Amino acid sequence: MSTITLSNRHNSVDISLYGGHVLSWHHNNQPIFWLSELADLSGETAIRGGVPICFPWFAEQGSPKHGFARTEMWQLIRHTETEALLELKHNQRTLEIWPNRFRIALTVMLSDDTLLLSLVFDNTDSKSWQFGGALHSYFSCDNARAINVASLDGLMFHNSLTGLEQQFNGCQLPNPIDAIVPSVNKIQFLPSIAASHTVTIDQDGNDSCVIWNPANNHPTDVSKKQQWQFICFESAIVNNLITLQPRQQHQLSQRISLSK
Ligand SMILES: O=P(O)(O)OC[C@H]1O[C@H](O)[C@H](O)[C@@H](O)[C@@H]1O
Repeated sequence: MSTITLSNRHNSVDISLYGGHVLSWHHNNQPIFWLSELADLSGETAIRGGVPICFPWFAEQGSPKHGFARTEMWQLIRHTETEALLELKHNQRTLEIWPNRFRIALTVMLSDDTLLLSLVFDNTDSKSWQFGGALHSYFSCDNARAINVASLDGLMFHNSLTGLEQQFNGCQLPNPIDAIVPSVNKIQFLPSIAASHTVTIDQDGNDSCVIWNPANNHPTDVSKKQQWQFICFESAIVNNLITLQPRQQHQLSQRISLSK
């Protein structure tokens, strides 16, 4: 699989051109993103873990699930030691699935304690089109059942894995969880009791934050041993799809910062 690596004194980030997929981010050798030990890295199917890109829709709002961007080859436009620009443009395959011309620019920018992931969607067609999608980030943690996200405290959400309307209780995320939580632009959590850093995710251009860990109903490319070791906090466009006129753009981003 064709990959590039960004690095500086404390960090290293691997990016696969297949899917324009950030595979890993290590800070002082600790994983910030989770990559499944069973992830298929053959370049023939979506990769479990890291940061899949969902476009032009989220989940089963179209077919294939989560769109085609995560299973297309992206092009590397340029990179330095700490910054990469990748691009995906419509092609014959994408036009057959979704008949619209587009360009997506993915920027990955690393600094001492921050990683910026930015997607700019560009309508290069002569007609308008509508889309959704996500930065479907998998964060590494010791135990997805014991994550404290104070900023969610008290919010109601629909859990599609239990079918229940539930309420966040700041001390721990419910499990299993698959929730589309509207209007959440900031998440802060401690990935483990022993972690030397708090993770802060600032999201922009999204309408929702999707939170996912399916517990025992995990997919086959997640091992039993690792099932609690990730939590997805996704910057997603799910409910209010975006319409772009010709030459119009939209940016979707996650800025992930680590603090003591
Ligand atoms: O298995 P995938 O196609 O990668 O989807 C993985 C998950 O993505 C999102 O988090 C959705 O909310 C889940 O419903 C879905 O199961």
